[in-house]
Amino acid sequence: MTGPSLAVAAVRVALRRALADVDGLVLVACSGGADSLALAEALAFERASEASRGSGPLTHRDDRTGPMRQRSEQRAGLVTIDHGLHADSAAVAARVVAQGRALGLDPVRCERAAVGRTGGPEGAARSARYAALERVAEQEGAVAVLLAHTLDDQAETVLLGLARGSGTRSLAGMPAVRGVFHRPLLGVPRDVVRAACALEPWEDPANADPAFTRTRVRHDVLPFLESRLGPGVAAALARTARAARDDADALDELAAASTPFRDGSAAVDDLGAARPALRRRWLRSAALAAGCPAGALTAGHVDALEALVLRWRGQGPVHLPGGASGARACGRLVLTPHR
Ligand SMILES: Nc1ncnc2c1ncn2[C@@H]1O[C@H](COP(=O)(O)OP(=O)(O)OP(=O)(O)O)[C@@H](O)[C@H]1O
Repeated sequence: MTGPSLAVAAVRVALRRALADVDGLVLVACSGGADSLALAEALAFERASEASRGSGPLTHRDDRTGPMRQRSEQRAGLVTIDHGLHADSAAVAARVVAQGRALGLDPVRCERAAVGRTGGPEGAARSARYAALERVAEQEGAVAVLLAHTLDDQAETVLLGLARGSGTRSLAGMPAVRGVFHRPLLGVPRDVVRAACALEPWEDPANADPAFTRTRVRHDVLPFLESRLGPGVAAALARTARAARDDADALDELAAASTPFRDGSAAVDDLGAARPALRRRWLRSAALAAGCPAGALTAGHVDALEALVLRWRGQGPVHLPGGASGARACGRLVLTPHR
């Protein structure tokens, strides 16, 4: 068990490392839960202590490289998204706003997200949340938005990817940085992050609702694995994610450089002779290029396209999400966008 002060130190160190090369306004995305509140507290502390070390263009000692670096403008703010899905969601958001202000963060923004229907309730809320966070970052001129995913969240994501069975990319978990989003706590266990939270967190009832697959992984599957395989399973899964990400990145690059698709079609012979790891990536990319929404394109769709190449028996076209289709004609596989 980690004591509060060790936990606070662990969160601050992880954040400092992640922000070492980030200059400008950083926003923490805060739901009011213990993880993102702990991150908000650490961000407020780090920025305040940087400010007290210098003024104007702040000077900052980079612990990794030693020499003093000049940093232009170090501001820290908070954004909370009100999904409007529960009766108390506005009150929860208002409380987070008050907590952000009390921490001295500025700006503090509450943004409404319009949750659609695509991708199920969890997926729709997530897409709306990320879009709203990007919007606020752009409006505020923020260079980074911090998400408080922990090592355990990463482990859960890997297990969910494993259960979905859709290849290396789905085992790669969440990236530490993608676009404006940064996840500085991916290497810190959830119990450590929670122990670092001094403010009163909001407990999202959804986090305990067994209707959600992630909740069952969190409360049943991971504890069971740890009880049978020993502690350290979550850390091992997070390591697996890093290794899988490196492999998936390398294969994606190779596939992009060698695709036989030109203007939406490729010779069946070229596709059939290729290694499956490349062929399936080519097929997926070609489907995306034909306008399939990435979130809706499954391994099953890629299987069906692959069958047109490897198990040809005169079958009809494969209908893809977004109205695109794939068909075999004159020795070529042709991907046609929605008309
Ligand atoms: N309503 C929201 N407003 C702003 N940021 C959010 C919101 N919901 C989630 N986030 C961000 O996305 C991260 C992951 O969210 P998720 O719901 O998966 O995590 P969680 O385990 O419930 O985290 P937390 O304890 O911080 O709520 C959060 O840590 C937070 O940074």
